[in-house]
Amino acid sequence: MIKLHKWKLLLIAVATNFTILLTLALGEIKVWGEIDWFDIVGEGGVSLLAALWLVFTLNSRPAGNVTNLLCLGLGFIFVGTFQDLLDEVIALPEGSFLRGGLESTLMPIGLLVLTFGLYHWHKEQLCFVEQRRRREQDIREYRWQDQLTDLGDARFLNQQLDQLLRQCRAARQPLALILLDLDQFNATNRAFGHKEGDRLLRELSELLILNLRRCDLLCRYAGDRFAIVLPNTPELLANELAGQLTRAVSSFAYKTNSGETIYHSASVGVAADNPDANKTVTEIATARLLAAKDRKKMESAA
Ligand SMILES: Nc1nc2c(ncn2[C@@H]2O[C@H](COP(=O)(O)OP(=O)(O)OP(=O)(O)O)[C@@H](O)[C@H]2O)c(=O)[nH]1
Repeated sequence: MIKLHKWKLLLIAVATNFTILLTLALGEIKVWGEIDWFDIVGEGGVSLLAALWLVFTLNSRPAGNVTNLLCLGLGFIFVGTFQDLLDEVIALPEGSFLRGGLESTLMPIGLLVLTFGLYHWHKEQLCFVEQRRRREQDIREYRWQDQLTDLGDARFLNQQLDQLLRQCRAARQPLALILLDLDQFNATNRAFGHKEGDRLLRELSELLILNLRRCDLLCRYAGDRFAIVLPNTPELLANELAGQLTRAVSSFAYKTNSGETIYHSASVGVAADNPDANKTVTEIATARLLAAKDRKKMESAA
């Protein structure tokens, strides 16, 4: 990682060398007895820590604006504290700018740039957290996908239904749910095999999508049962849409691999959300679907 930042390191090395040469040119090396070793340890330690922070930062970060700011801030701090350290071994003439002046200029600039860099680093972290949250949500939703039809499964339906119910209620809009179940699908499975049944379910899911509006949500609720959530839709319109769907299903001519054509009818249960009812929209739609199935069975038995 540090290779990515060789130009920044080179710049800091040049600035450090320049400071050494300038200090040597303007001052004189102190004799052994003039050196305050206590100051050397203190100021050398600060300079060493600034250099370590710089290396750790560059070693763990990609190139970019935030890295540049952090590196610039730490670079100023390092050169400032290093010059202060040089002060301890090279005696500078009275009134020279290098005598404390460089350090007291570079330190605040370095801290300011570093603070700015840390602020942007914090913003960058928030952005990463948000991206991770979205990715995890996508994965979760992917796990709630029906592998046969690629539609959302029952868990996805329940989660989306909760969310849409909240939104529609807050906006005082109606919401309706259609449950659509194939009739005698078991017989198709038995007559033509599970693979044909699978392909029929896949093709039917595509047919249903083609007959829905962009705002509607189609999920595979269970085996041969589909659920359609219709936001901002009153019950009357939902009944009309359910009629269109059942007509589309019953006129769909499915061709088996052996060349036969199969037709299927479907039963539906439609319900509109009613916050005052003691049953959920799913429970009401299920009860109506089962009633429709019973009616059909009685009619065919008669
Ligand atoms: N091919 C296939 N069949 C499935 C799948 N999931 C469920 N089934 C079958 O769907 C059938 C559903 O049976 P039932 O609930 O009795 O439905 P039905 O035969 O349509 O009967 P009614 O709904 O009462 O008309 C069962 O035979 C299940 O084995 C699947 O992923 N693929």
